[in-house]
Amino acid sequence: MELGEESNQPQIHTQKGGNESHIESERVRKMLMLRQVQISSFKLFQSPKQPGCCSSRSVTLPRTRLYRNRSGLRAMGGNGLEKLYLGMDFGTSGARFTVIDEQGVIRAEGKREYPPFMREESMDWVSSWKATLFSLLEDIPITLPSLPFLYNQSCPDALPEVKSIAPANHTVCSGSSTLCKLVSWWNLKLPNRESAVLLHQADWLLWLLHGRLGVSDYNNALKVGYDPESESYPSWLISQPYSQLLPVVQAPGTSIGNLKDSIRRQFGFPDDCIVCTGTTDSIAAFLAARATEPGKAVTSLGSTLAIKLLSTKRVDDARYGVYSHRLDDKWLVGGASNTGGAILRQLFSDEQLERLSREINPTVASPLDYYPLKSSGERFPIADPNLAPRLLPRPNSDVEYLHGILESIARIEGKGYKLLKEMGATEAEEVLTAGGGAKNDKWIKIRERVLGLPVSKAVHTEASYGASLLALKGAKQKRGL
Ligand SMILES: Nc1ncnc2c1ncn2[C@@H]1O[C@H](COP(=O)(O)OP(=O)(O)O)[C@@H](O)[C@H]1O
Ligand SMILES: O=C(CO)[C@H](O)[C@H](O)COP(=O)(O)O
Repeated sequence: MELGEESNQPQIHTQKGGNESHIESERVRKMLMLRQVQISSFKLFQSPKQPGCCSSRSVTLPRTRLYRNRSGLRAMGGNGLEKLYLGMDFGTSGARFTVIDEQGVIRAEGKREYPPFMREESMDWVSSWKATLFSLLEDIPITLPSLPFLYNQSCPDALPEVKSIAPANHTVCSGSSTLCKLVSWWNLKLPNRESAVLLHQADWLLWLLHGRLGVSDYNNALKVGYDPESESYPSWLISQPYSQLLPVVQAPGTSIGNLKDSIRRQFGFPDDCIVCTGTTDSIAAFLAARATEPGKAVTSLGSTLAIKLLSTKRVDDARYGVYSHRLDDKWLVGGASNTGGAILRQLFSDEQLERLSREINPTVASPLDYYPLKSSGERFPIADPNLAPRLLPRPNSDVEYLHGILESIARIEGKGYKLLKEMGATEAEEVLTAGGGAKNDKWIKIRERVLGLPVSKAVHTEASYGASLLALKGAKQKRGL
């Protein structure tokens, strides 16, 4: 079998059983605290034998970089990507695969024993061969030669080009937008760039679970230019040479497919376990808070500070890092600042944060005026990739210092909500809080004073709870409920 066509995309083998229970895998949240954009083709790479794997599995790969992309199975060589060939042998006790190059040199091989599927009293060979075929395909390990871009990374080099194609002040017109990252990468003119796929971090993680490459959700896809209102990519984007790299977009919480067989078996998930599209972390936190009325807002105080206000009106302006995500028939307006818990963690341990916070008097305004950032660059409410952190002067008292920082972060949050109001969004009435900073009662009191709004901790402060709600939605939809 020559490996050169679409057909060698990873296959999903699903065994339907009588088990009606559903465990829907949900949006996988953040990895290494970073939201990334993965732009890549498939990569098969040399990996050591995995001693921890079941004994029936044996895969050995020589030190060659193999790539499986949209146009086939290839190996990276001096002349770019070279074509490879796969053969399989289904013997008596098990099956083997061998991958060779044009010269017949073995580039990868592996073996699987047949799983003992039984039907009544006898061996179900048909199911066993089928399962083995797909297991072998999975054994040709794939990883992505990824060029990950972090959520707060800026690609100002691409900004002039993006501004020249997009409407004025569109969400993509910011150096940290996904589209700027894509254009910046595209302009590197790497070999085979046409066969790459753009994936957001959540898309990539979910792909590892379901195996369908190039699926996203309309929240993650907003900053690459997807229009959630018309549920399509705009024509100014579709006409670009890199548009073929864009993922297919679904509503958050839509079933993508079944959990991969091998993963299902390894972790004991049921046969009918499905994987659903996800969303962004701060939207998941909003969902977790179960706020449903316009005017309700959720501030996520994690490593960063993200605000989400439910509004009947959509507002967007890249000059201030303001954008609107679709939430069913309403809008989640807001933005994400680079200030937040990351700088607190750099300066204080969590234990110190708790201890020092206890001594703060939240009814008194701190005169200290900082712009707490871990490094230069801000997205919202000021969009400036060069904005410098301001954390001086540092008073002798750590309590005063922390008070000044918490107060300064609250001022940035307040400025954000004020900006949304000025731009015509539904006025904020109440702010719920999610993330690691939500546990700080003194900070909540400081924020209440600074924002002039009721502020409280959400009942569910973990974004993963919101992602579970999306899994529930997707499962219900799949069952036609
Ligand atoms: N008592 C506290 N007061 C304020 N911030 C806190 C407190 N305890 C932890 N944090 C902050 O919470 C952050 C972690 O929150 P989390 O929601 O887990 O973040 P992430 O965005 O990384 O998922 C840390 O950066 C830490 O500084
Ligand atoms: O700051 C962030 C990482 O923690 C995210 O970039 C932020 O939450 C973006 O998500 P959204 O598009 O929903 O604002």
